Amino acid sequence: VTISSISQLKSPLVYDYVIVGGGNAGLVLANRLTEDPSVTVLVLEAGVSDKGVTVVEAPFLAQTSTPNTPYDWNYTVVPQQGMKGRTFAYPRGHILGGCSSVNFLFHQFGTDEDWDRLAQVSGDSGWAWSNMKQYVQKHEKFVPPVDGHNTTGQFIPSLHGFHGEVSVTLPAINTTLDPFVLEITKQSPEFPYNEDTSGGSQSPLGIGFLQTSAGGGVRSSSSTSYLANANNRRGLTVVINAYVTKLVPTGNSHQPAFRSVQFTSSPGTGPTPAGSHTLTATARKEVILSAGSVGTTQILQLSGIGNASELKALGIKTTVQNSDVGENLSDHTLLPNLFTVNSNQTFDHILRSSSQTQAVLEQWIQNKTGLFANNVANNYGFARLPSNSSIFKTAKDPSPGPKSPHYELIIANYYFNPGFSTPPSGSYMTVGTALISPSSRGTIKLRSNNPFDKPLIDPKYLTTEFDIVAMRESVKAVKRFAAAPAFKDFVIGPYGDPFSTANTDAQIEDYVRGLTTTIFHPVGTASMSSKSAKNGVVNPDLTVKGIEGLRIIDASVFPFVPSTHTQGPVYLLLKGPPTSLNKQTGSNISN
Ligand SMILES: Cc1cc2nc3c(=O)[nH]c(=O)nc-3n(C[C@H](O)[C@H](O)[C@H](O)COP(=O)(O)OP(=O)(O)OC[C@H]3O[C@@H](n4cnc5c(N)ncnc54)[C@H](O)[C@@H]3O)c2cc1C
Repeated sequence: VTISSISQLKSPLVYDYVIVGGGNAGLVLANRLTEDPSVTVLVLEAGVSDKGVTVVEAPFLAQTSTPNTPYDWNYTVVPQQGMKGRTFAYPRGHILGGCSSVNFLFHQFGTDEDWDRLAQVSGDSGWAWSNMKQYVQKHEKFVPPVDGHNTTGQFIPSLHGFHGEVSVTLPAINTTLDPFVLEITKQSPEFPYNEDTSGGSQSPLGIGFLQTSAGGGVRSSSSTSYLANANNRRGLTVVINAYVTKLVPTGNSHQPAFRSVQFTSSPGTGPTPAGSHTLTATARKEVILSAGSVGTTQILQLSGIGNASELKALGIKTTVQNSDVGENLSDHTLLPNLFTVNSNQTFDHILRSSSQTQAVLEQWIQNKTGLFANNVANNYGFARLPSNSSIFKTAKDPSPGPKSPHYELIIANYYFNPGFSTPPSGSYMTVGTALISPSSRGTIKLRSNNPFDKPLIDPKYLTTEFDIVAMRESVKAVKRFAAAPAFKDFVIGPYGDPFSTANTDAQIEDYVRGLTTTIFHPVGTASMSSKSAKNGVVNPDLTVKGIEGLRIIDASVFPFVPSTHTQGPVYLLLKGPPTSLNKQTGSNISN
């Protein structure tokens, strides 16, 4: 059952498993573990309920669910040296379902090369695509688009699951843009049509139809699927508004263990101020950290698991020295390249009119169709730099292989610029570009020993030559895309300075550094490495190195950011090989 306050918990707070974070990964795990009715699980989630929240449920409105809302942790990045010293919002879901409740619903799995690299780095063949692909069938429930149109040629059914938990679907609304984009895929060898961009053995390179984690016009998150399907199990207790402040050591100096968790009411939610009344829950078997790349890193460090000298400087006693905690932060970047277009059919006209916006909202409320039942883009795709690019003379290719992309193009039928509202006039097309194979690496560090202080998030975006060159070349590709003959009567030209005047490499780099932000995919701060490796934070079975009773299952364990949007890989992570967890519970977590 899900309860809304820690005051409703009944002592003794002892469970087989305590899961920290009821987010994307945490709720899948809660479901899998409680398949065995004899297993008890407590999930502690700091965020709010996702029930009845329109901006969470209506796919198109995802863009208004963050930043700076109650559903967001409302982090910002520290000034970014590779981005002219700018700082900007760094959204993370503060809600049941975590980021799967507030994300933009793009749903893919990454390439087989991503998973095979993970198998190689971790020394565990269980992470190879040949093993992982079976979990697509168990996770995914591909459903028809809400308009019921014939989807032949818009995806490859054999690559998908139809009986899993999370609904996935195709766009249901025809935009003015779609025919032009499809025409370009026929005309231009640089932008070929790809029938299915979800990854695995099929390379995602090319342009295709976006697959979205929604069904029947409503978002499908780990909460509306995995949790909803397990919520009546007697062994499962999920508490929202429950803020974990640290893990409590339960071992000894020879063998550190962390089977207890200290928590309190989330700020502003309890009868007493957060932190003044703390509770401790204990796991008979394991504590599992699923608090996401930011939360998990912060909790490890608050618990004295991290870089000893940095922890000492903040007055935190080190229990387990590991300098890799909080390092290796890797993320994708987003640059919304905007064009003015010759059309009165872009979504801008709806979005800037309150009566039209009200009408599409009403349509969504009444029958879950129309603009708000759909995602922000219908078509998108991936591309690589040419193999003879001069950058490869000085930089190693950071992608996992030749089938995997360096950058992404996201094509939207309106002014899609997260954080900015529609201009008062004009019609727009956006061809956003995202860096998919970054080589820059950043850090997440504590600001202080106060668990309620936001951590210092420093992704160090665009601090390598490869990253700035790849972004620069992606902008040139977008300009070529928009100049394709198919767009002759449609695209007027690039919108706004400095995009419209950026022509030389130096000008384009300046534009990139001035306007790029995040596409919200942080990973790597608790990286997986082989059992015998000197570096890394978790073993291939996701147990924490040198510690008993503690495992990490969330995006933070990926040593490289997958070549796609990250929710799909996070979902598969749970289906993956925590085989020792499997043995301990008798549950079929890996099946
Ligand atoms: C705005 C946005 C858009 C995105 N768009 C896409 C997209 O379109 N497609 C895609 O594939 N991916 C997208 N992503 C990324 C993707 O959703 C995430 O990579 C993925 O969901 C992360 O899963 P996770 O389980 O690691 O963490 P999360 O889902 O973030 O779960 C962590 C949970 O732990 C909780 N928590 C944290 N700290 C504590 C604490 N101290 N105590 C208790 N609970 C705590 C959090 O509230 C949260 O619920 C997007 C993300 C964002 C923020």
